[in-house]
Amino acid sequence: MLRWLTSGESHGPALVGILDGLPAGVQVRTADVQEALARRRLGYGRGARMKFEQDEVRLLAGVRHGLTQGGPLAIEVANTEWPKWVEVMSADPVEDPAVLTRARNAPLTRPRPGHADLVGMRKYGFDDARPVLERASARETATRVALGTVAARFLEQAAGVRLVSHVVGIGPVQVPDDAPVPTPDDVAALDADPVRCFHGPTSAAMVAEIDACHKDGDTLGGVVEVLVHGLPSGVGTYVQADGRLDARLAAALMGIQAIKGVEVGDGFRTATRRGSQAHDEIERDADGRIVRRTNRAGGVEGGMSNGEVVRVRAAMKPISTVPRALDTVDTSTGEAAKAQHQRSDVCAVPPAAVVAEAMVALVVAQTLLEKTGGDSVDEVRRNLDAYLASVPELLR
Ligand SMILES: Cc1cc2nc3c(=O)[nH]c(=O)nc-3n(C[C@H](O)[C@H](O)[C@H](O)COP(=O)(O)O)c2cc1C
Ligand SMILES: C=C(O[C@@H]1CC(C(=O)O)=C[C@@H](OP(=O)(O)O)[C@H]1O)C(=O)O
Repeated sequence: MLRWLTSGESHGPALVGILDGLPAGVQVRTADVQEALARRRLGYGRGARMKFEQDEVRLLAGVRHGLTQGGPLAIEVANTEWPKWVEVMSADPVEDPAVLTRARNAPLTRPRPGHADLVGMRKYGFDDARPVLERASARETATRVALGTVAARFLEQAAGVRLVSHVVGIGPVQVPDDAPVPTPDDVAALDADPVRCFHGPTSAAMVAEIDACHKDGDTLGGVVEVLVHGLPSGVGTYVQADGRLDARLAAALMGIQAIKGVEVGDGFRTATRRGSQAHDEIERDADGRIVRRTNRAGGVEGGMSNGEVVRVRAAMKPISTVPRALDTVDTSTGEAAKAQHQRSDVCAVPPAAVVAEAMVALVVAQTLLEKTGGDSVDEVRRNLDAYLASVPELLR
């Protein structure tokens, strides 16, 4: 089974991701991971850290001479800023008391609404929100993107599956329903757009909205979409809830910091339609292949891929560290206070699209491998070809 774990704090020396269960023979290089992490650092509205963070990548284990070896992969993403945090984040006790009184080390006792701060302090017994925010921070998503890059390489090499992600909403500004939809060939154009939006006029309006929000000392959320091209029919299952492709995609997307809603295909809009307008009618195309007239389902029926483009959306809440600080209580005095403020993003929807794409790649790779099995890329491909060849002519 393909599984993954991450470790690391936002201001620790490094983050580490582990990906276990990946077949041997996936071609991957350090530069592939660096490129994906550079894409995650993009986006109008990001804070100061993204201007200098280098995301220094090391493939620590599981890859040799550019090929995965079948063992667990370990990827390190080092935090460029570590030298400034050596004492605050020291693993060993800090013995010089002078160090502990410096500003950076002062306990954080004004928990920020919308963050894990308050509940994390209660739950883990801290009188300081520092350890909570260090791990709850979305800095951790750098590791997920690193792991997702390897999963995406596997999908492309073993099955010709390719992904793309883009931004379809920032605050109230939405891409119109009839706007062109990007394909995996449009990644360069998306990278070049300040907000990873494929529709020029909407992109300009999004940038203006971020500027207005920044000026007001406020923050924004939005909606991202991930598309998966080339996924064969029959990945996932209806036989148990936890094997459903849609359930896994939803869980993986909801597991991203600040994601508060997930939609598969037309999702919530489907609930407003009559059945005759909600489903994707089946017909034969000119080549005699079974196709759908529409793709409202987003490529998943009965918890399985149906051969159409898989399409999922995730809604991100506005950044919780609001510059015009929100009301809170100082937990060291019990008095009303304004929430802690530190440097922060105004809008992180563009990087959230890249993170969502990585999570979708991991889930699709995991679910595909359950269908095909295989210890090497070649074996996965052979098994997939054999399955596809076994589908009766009248069902193709
Ligand atoms: C890519 C990305 C970047 C983020 N950057 C920030 C940030 O700079 N400041 C902030 O307050 N929250 C940021 N967040 C969101 C917080 O980490 C998140 O709101 C917080 O963990 C609580 O959300 P939750 O209740 O969903 O866990 C970011 C989220 C993502 C996905
Ligand atoms: C570091 C990243 O995002 C961080 C996510 C984040 C949060 O609270 O989630 C808060 C900020 O951290 P810092 O206080 O160190 O500037 C962001 O910069 C990143 O995406 O790599």
